[in-house]
Amino acid sequence: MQRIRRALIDLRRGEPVHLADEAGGSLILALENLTEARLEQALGLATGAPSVLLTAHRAEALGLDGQTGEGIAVAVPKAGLMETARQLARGRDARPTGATVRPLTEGERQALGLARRATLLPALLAIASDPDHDRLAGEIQRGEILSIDRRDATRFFSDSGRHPERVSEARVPLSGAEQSRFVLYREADGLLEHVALVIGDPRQWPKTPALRMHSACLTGDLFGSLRCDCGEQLRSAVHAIAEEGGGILLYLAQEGRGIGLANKLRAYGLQDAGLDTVDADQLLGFGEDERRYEVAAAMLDDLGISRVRLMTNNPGKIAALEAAGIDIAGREAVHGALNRHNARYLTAKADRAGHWLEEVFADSAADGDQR
Ligand SMILES: Nc1nc2c(ncn2[C@@H]2O[C@H](COP(=O)(O)OP(=O)(O)OP(=O)(O)O)[C@@H](O)[C@H]2O)c(=O)[nH]1
Ligand SMILES: [Zn+2]
Repeated sequence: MQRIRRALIDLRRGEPVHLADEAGGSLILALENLTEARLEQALGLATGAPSVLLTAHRAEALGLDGQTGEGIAVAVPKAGLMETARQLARGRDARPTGATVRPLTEGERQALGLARRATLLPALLAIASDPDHDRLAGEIQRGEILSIDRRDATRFFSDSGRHPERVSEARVPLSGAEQSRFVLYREADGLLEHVALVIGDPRQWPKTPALRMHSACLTGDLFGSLRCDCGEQLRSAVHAIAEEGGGILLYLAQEGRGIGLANKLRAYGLQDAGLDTVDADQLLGFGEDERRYEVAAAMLDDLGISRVRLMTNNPGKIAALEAAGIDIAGREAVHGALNRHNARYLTAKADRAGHWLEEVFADSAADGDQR
């Protein structure tokens, strides 16, 4: 676990990590922050063939489907490596013509999983290594470069590391919901923290309390971004819950539908260039929604809540929370207003992800706005 945590940080810092797997082993580097100097250093340590690892989502977006499984490894020549790798990782129309494309090994699949947990762009450079000949072995022995085993990663991805533990709590009166408590949870692997906002006195709650499960959106929640409806949903949910005598809001650390703020901003750039929110995420290498809700269900369990009325327009949240063992007694809409900056985003949520947003568009039409 400790080694994997360090691997996440090394990758985030742009440093190489050695991955030992069935194919022998390779030196792995994140492509989003790769520099020429770092690349040269890596090529001096591991001397085998380089390849770029991409997720199936990105492979499909580049038109490489059919052979992808959970992702692909594209063999890249050493000449012009930096530019080719960058194109494969970030380019809009990167076409590895003539390049050998093969499915990922299990270890490479885990490596891409680590990049996602580190909320990096899920695109890695892998340089095959021969531990008996390369300089790499010495660096690993000296502790300069971390070596991880595929099995370490498998253990890390098992759910036990994500179990949330209650850390601290306090009374925090909110405007419109004066009787509120913040309860902070930390996942067992120490990486993420989530908040349960307990509104009102649980002894006086409605029999089946309302739950808003809200994913972090720094731009919307804190700054009132007009690109999405998050800020309004957050505040209106707190008010509505307080009005009816109390309930729960879970504030979950899954910014950008789980892809992280850096990637969300990259996705915004692609949306400004014409893609919708789903296609933008896919081009970056992500699925249409990367969030999971087992941790939220475990927080509810800790709070003694097993049955709720869920405040959402997202059918996926209902299904996921039910699958995680929470009884959903009903669904309540929670809307933000349509504006010219979020119309395309909300339209894509409705049309592509099946969110129930008819009322938002109807209200806006009644007000005479343009969709
Ligand atoms: N990847 C990506 N994430 C976005 C974009 N716009 C907003 N988000 C994120 O989407 C999430 C929205 O969270 P929620 O409001 O809880 O969820 P929802 O799926 O909209 O469902 P409900 O609001 O419950 O109906 C937040 O994590 C935002 O940061 C975008 O264009 N791309
Ligand atoms: Zn938002």
